[in-house]
Amino acid sequence: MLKLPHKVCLSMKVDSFSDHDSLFAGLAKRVGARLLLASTSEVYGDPEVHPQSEDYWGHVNPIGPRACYDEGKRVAETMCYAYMKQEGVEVRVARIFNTFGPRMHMNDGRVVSNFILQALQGEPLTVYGSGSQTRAFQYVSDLVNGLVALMNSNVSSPVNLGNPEEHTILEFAQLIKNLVGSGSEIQFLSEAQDDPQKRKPDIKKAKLMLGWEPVVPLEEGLNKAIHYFRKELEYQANNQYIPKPKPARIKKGRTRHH
Ligand SMILES: O=C(O)[C@H]1O[C@H](OP(=O)(O)OP(=O)(O)OC[C@H]2O[C@@H](n3ccc(=O)[nH]c3=O)[C@H](O)[C@@H]2O)[C@H](O)[C@@H](O)[C@@H]1O
Repeated sequence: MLKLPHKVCLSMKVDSFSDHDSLFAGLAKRVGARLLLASTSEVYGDPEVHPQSEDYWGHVNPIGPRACYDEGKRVAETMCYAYMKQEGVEVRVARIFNTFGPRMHMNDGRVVSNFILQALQGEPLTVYGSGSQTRAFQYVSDLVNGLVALMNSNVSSPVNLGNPEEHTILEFAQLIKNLVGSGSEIQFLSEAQDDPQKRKPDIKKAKLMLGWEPVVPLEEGLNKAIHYFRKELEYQANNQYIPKPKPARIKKGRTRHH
């Protein structure tokens, strides 16, 4: 019998609709509450449609290294809608695109915290692959306002919440270097397997049905995150502990300097 690593099984179990979530769904039914599923743009996988609107069914490799997370979230959506139809529980499903802000974990491993910490510490900014893959980043307060608007709405079908301002990861590295005023190099490492090559939310539905759109410009949000991480590093230095950004999903890399 195939034995999966504990962490992988856990991701699939947590991201899909676990026993724990069924308890919440049961509770929502009993008290007549609305259930919010924090879903993700990862349900679109490595998309063949750009930008991604909610009616796109996605392009996920079901057996790749991201599959437990992506498929877990897709199953969670399936379960929510089955529960809605069968039990009459009201559901709201937010497909959350890349989000950042103060209070991200230092060892989060995602690109925003990695690049900021690397730039602040004068270490190379680690770009996976050529850096031509794109993402669109939203600031956390925009997401929170979107979630509140969604919960107060009558929209039970999935809604994208994200900022459509799209950049390549290389552009993003240069931007963070400039905002920090850092002399860090850019270091190119092996690309992550099944890494989505393009991602940008189509937010027409959220604009029309929730009256919501992001308002915090990327640079303003990044400056707030940089300020937060700078303070955290000062705090950690005073306490003799400097965390290193976690090398997410990369084991070994060919190195080029830019
Ligand atoms: O917000 C989302 O929709 C999803 O985004 C992320 O997945 P991902 O887009 O891969 O986010 P990052 O890990 O921050 O990576 C973004 C891009 O930067 C690249 N990257 C990441 C880290 C790094 O140090 N260097 C680097 O080039 C990645 O390869 C990727 O192309 C999260 O991991 C998911 O939990 C979340 O659901």
